[in-house]
Amino acid sequence: MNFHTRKWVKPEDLNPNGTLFGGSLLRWIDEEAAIYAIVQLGNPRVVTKYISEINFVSSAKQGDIIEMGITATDFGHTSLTMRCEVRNKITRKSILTIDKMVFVNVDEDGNPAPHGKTHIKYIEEQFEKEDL
Ligand SMILES: CCCCCCCCCCCCCCCC(=O)SCCNC(=O)CCNC(=O)[C@H](O)C(C)(C)COP(=O)(O)OP(=O)(O)OC[C@H]1O[C@@H](n2cnc3c(N)ncnc32)[C@H](O)[C@@H]1OP(=O)(O)O
Repeated sequence: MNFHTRKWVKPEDLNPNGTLFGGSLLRWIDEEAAIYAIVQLGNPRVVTKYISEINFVSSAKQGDIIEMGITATDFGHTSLTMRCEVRNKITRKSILTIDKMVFVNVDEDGNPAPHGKTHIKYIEEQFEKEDL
């Protein structure tokens, strides 16, 4: 799993206990997963369909740097299933895991549309040779 996006836990992200608010973390993950799905499926129209059990493994506190990792685990006909982990950038301690996040590729009317993709596209494949 590649860990791309990093976030710095700021005062506005904290819950009354002084640790990272779960809702903020879930918003970041949903956005991260949506961007991953858009890039993998090559379509800006994707929607969150299903999120499995969320395990808040440990808390993060103000000043921590966290990083989010997403990887595709299954390419369906119209869907993409991903696994997610968030960890502390410095200590590598796990903060959250989600086994299954399903996004669906949709058309202009919001109906499921086949995406035709079967495997993970890595950065090098996303650019033409002359762009590199
Ligand atoms: C270069 C680009 C620049 C772009 C620049 C913009 C960047 C800026 C980022 C913005 C990114 C926005 C990302 C928004 C992310 C949200 O916030 S979306 C909002 C929340 N989600 C929604 O509102 C979706 C509401 N649900 C629906 O509209 C309908 O359920 C859906 C998604 C159209 C699916 O309809 P459906 O009748 O369930 O369809 P159905 O054919 O039965 O199933 C479709 C697929 O889902 C699977 N599925 C269905 N139910 C389940 C389930 N319970 N569990 C698992 N899988 C399931 C099916 O197996 C099927 O998969 P495939 O076998 O085809 O692979």
